[in-house]
Amino acid sequence: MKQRVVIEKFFKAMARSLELEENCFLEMYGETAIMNARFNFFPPCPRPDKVIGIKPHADGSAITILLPDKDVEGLQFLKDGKWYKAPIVPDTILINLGDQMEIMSNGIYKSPVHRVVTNREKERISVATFCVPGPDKEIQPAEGLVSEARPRLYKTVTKYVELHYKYYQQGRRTIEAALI
Ligand SMILES: O=C(O)CCC(=O)C(=O)O
Ligand SMILES: [Fe+2]
Repeated sequence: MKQRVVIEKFFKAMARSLELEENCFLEMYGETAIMNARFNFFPPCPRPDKVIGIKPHADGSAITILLPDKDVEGLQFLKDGKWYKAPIVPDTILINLGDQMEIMSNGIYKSPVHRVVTNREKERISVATFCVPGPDKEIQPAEGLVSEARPRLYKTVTKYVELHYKYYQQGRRTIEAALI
């Protein structure tokens, strides 16, 4: 299935799940959206206790389509201070939500912190496609998700990924810069 079709189906389903007009996220994400693909290669590492594959981070995308290694685990997600392994499920892609979806959903959908650990014996390969709104697009909480009971949590952001690289280098969470 084409990645663009996956994105469309996801965004529409997520909007419907929040009782929003189904094109609401897609329209904000825009026609000029970009897909950045990154191939990750993790060689075997004799000291997994000392060396991390990818340090803890949340993705700066709206969503990330991940093709994990078909044999070697390594991806872990942080929840309530504990790391949980993402299991290997044959012939599947893993969809991860990024910060820009957290912003559009006014914090209802979370962009999880994750990392990749190294493996002593085996190499690991993954392909991550980061789906990013076009640089002309303003990303903000959907109007239908802001109310007196649930105030707006995030500012309007543009070119979020540029900011994300800077924060990533510093080991900081970019979403904090978007908080009101
Ligand atoms: O290799 C993986 O499974 C995840 C990679 C990742 O988190 C990333 O490239 O941002
Ligand atoms: Fe990631």
